[in-house]
Amino acid sequence: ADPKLANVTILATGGTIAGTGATSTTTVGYTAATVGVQTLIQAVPEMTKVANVSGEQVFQIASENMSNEHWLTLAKRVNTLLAQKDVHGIVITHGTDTLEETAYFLNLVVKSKKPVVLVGSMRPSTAISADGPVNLYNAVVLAASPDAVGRGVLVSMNDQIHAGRDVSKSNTTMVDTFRTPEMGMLGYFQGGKPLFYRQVVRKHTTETEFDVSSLTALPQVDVAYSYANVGPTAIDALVGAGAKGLIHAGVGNGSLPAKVRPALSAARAKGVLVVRSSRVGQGILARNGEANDDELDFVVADTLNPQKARILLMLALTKTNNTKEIQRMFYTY
Ligand SMILES: NC(=O)C[C@H](N)C(=O)O
Repeated sequence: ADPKLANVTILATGGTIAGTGATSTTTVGYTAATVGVQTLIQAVPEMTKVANVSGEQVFQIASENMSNEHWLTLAKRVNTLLAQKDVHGIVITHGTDTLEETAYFLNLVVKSKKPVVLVGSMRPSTAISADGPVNLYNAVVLAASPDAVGRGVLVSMNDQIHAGRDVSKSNTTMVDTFRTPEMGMLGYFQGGKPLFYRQVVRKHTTETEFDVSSLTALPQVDVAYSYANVGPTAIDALVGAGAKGLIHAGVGNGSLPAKVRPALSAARAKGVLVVRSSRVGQGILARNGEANDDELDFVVADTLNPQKARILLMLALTKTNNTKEIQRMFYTY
């Protein structure tokens, strides 16, 4: 190890960045999560000039199979490593499908100011112009950079740096799929250097009240999606299956269709926490806008999309069942 360089640990979890296809032109219909972390590292020897890189295979899964249990395992490993003086930053290789969720989860439960960077790819490692190697190189540069300290969990793809809280996958297959359309990305990579232009305001990492160190499970929270002609069936089924919280991915400004409102209200009467969010993808869900949240005793998701609202509600429910307290958390993180 070069004592002048930062020590960066790559935690590999699988995904397309570790995927292989039948031919170099196979960019759909490939197999995710087949290549191990040492192979990923060996494919980018340039990294050894910018950091002392070590690798650990935490999981080997496609990210559509990411679970609450995986998150708890990953978060604990990140916190253990970052508590070590000889670890300066962490890169997590991850499938892109749920990457934004893992990033937001870690953003809320990592207890360190040291950089944590999530990275994936859209093309498998065997593809012509695979995007994994450059994405991994940039992620290691970022995790080794003093500029990345204290910024919360970051997502680094396609020469861009995004905040874990706000970024979302926006395209099924394109390499520029990770976007933060309205809030804006935090910075770029240029000439192999990370350049920051803004910082996140919402609290994260060391500033949060969440602690997963003694948790072995998270409360069950599910998402119910609304659309024209929607009925109460999905909501009733989720409540029947034991959900402790429900995220309503409402239409527009989080409106409650006439057949959904009584089902959600009945869920709340049974003690299920209900969060109003929107399927739209951008914008604020304000209290008492399209529904009387005070009367219904609902929480609003603020700017979180449904899948991220699910994460915050799960963590909130590890602390309290009080809607006012949970609403405060949605305005804080
Ligand atoms: N591009 C990708 O990584 C997609 C893959 N299904 C995954 O999330 O693991």
